[in-house]
Amino acid sequence: MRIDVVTIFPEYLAPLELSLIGKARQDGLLDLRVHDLRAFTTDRHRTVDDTPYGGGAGMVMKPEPWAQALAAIAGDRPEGAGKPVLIVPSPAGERFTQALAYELAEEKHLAFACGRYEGIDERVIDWSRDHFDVRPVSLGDYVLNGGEVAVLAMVEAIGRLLPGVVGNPESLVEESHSDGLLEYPVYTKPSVWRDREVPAVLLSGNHGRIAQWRRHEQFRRTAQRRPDLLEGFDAGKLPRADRTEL
Ligand SMILES: N#Cc1ccccc1Cn1ccc2ccc(-c3cc(N)[nH]n3)cc21
Repeated sequence: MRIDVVTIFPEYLAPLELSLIGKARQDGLLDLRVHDLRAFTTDRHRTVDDTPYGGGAGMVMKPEPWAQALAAIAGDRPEGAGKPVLIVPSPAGERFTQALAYELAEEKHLAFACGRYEGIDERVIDWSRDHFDVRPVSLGDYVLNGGEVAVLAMVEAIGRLLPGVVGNPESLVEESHSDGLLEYPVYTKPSVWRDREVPAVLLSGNHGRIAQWRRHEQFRRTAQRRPDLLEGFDAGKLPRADRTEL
C-alpha cells in the first residue's frame, strides 16, 4: 500500500518510523511518504493560511498550496491503482471505525490531508473530487488542533491490518471491535499477584471452556461499557448462556 500524508508539521508523523509501522515500511509492505505543504507555496514567506471570508476567529488554510500538493500526489499513482482515496481528518467527518479501517486497508493508494488552523478552504475538498475519492473522517466527537494526531491513529489502525505487518494474524481476530464486541480481559504470570488471582478457568487447560468464558466476557464487557455496540447485534449468535445474561 502507498500512503501519502500532507502536513505543515512533517515531524508530527515521525512516530510512524517506529515499531510495527516502521518495520512494515522497512520491509516494503507500506510505502509511506510525508509531504510538507509549505514546499508547495510560491511566496517568500511560504504562506499557507489567511483570514476567513465572513470574519470570525482564527485563520483558514489557503487553497492553492493544497491543490499543488494533491495534484502532485494524484499524478504519481502506483501501478494499477485507480483514483486514490483522500482522507481529510475533520470534526465534521464520518466516524473512523474498525470497519472503515478494514475497508481502507483494501485500497492500493491512500492520501491524508492534515488541516490546521480553523480548517482547509472548502473549495479544496470540492476540487479534489475530480482527482480522489474524498472522505472527510472524524476520529471522535472532540476537537483536536489539527489532523496529524488523527492520521497517526488511522495509519496505525489501517497499517496493522495489512498482510505481514502483525506477526500473528490470529491476534487481529479476537481484539476489540474485530467482531463487533469489546475484547475479553487478558492475564499473564504470576498466577497470583498482590493477592489477586487469575480466573481459574484460564489455568484449566480446557480450551472449550476457556473459549466460552472469553466469549461471555466479551458480551459482559460490551453490555457494561458500550451497550451501543449491542444494538442490532444478532442475539441468535449468542451462546444460550450469554443470551439469558444480557
Ligand atoms: N477543522 C477544524 C477546526 C475547527 C474549529 C477549531 C479547530 C479546528 C482544528 N482543526 C483544524 C484542522 C483539523 C483536522 C481535524 C480535526 C479533528 C478531527 C477530530 N476528530 N477532531 N478534531 C481538527 C482540526
